[in-house]
Amino acid sequence: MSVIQFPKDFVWGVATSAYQIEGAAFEDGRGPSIWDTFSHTPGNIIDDENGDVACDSYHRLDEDIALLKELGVNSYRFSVSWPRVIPDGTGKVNKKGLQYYENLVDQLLEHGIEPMCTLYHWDLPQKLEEKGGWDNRDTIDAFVEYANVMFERLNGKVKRWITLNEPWCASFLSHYIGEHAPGNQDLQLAVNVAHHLLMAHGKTVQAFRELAVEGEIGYAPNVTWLEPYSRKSEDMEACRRGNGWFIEWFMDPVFKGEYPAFLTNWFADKGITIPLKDGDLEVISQPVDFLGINYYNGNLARHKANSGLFDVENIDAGYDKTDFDWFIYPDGFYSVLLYVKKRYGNIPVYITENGACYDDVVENGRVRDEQRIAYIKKHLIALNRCLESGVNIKGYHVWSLLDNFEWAYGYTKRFGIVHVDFQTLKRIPKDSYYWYQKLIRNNWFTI
Ligand SMILES: CCOCCOc1ccc(-c2cn(C[C@@H]3NC[C@@H](O)[C@H]3O)nn2)cc1
Repeated sequence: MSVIQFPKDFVWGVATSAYQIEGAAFEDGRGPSIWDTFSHTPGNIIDDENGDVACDSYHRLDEDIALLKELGVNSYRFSVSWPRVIPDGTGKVNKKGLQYYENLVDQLLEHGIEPMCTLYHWDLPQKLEEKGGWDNRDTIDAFVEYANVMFERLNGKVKRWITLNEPWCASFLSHYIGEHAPGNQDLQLAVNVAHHLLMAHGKTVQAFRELAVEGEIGYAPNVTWLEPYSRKSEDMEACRRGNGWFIEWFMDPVFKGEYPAFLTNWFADKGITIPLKDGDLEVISQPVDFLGINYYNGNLARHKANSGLFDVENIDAGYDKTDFDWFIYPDGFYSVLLYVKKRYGNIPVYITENGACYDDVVENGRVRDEQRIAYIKKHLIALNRCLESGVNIKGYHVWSLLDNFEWAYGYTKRFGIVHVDFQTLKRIPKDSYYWYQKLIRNNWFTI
């Protein structure tokens, strides 16, 4: 038997996001977001569902705070719905919306739970989308205006801020692949959006420093890890491009002040350019206090001409899969964290999302989600290997506290450690909740 132990000040948390759990989509002055529009457009969501009600967390704050308290986490990562705070995206502030988030933060602090506040978890106000959305450079300043409203209201209460969640999803998955809102399929548009998101990140960090907001600020890219099928240069270069789409594309501008040439050249060959203006990279590369990392899966991959955007194809390595049809690849978690440390230095890292989707069943009031426990254990073992290799990981957040609206998959994909019955909205902590509770209490687990 081995004991997997964690540093005494290691941060244990769970994560959610506004559109996925709040509901109350048309209440108390909230304006529409691109996800309200996208989810109400037939054909976009696999079960034709939407976030109108979701987990109804907007009305169940006490209940969900009690779940967090019972769980024993010392960090709760949530996101703010921009259109709940500024319904039109800019201008008039919705007092009830702002008050909801201050109540949430106050209750967390009362229970000794550190709020980790994500400012952008994809719910762009629809009014801004109608003016060009993230393709319009004006949206950058609209985001900074919104961020300043949140900084001023919650300064001193929220000490960990995240500008953007998964900019890859908010740009390429949303504007090139088209699976997420607003559902475009235009590579140049996606590159423009990615650049403007990074600009919004940089300008918001500048605003954070100018306002002398207490605490730390970072952002949370999602990463994957493609392991080359062979040591052939074509396979290794194909994997580097595939990994770079998530890693270097969103981290080189922030930590190196430049886009990765091996990818800008690849895009240039396809006639794709970056809408770069003088001074942009200086803005984007504002020093951050931490890096959030969202990791779920990896693959074995190799070069394949004319395959996808980067001539790379995934191979079925025979690994087990979650019910999201993703390979379970904890070695990829280790590899990507070591790679990030090697390329960008040992910046403080929070794992801001890691978790598994399984089609859970409630039997006699209990959810025996052993596979989710096994997934989390495997990834915490990999995380522990990273700590032993000197990677500066400060904490870990399970995605997610609650089963919730999983974007294009609606309510068909369950990532929660708490089961939600979407008819009754009843919450049932799963076995993984109790396993995580014990880990947090002990700060170790055995294998
Ligand atoms: C290369 C082409 O690939 C096509 C599909 O590409 C992806 C990639 C990534 C995802 C994805 C989904 N999640 C979970 C969410 N993270 C944030 C939170 O809101 C969770 O709901 N993380 N990543 C989906 C699809």
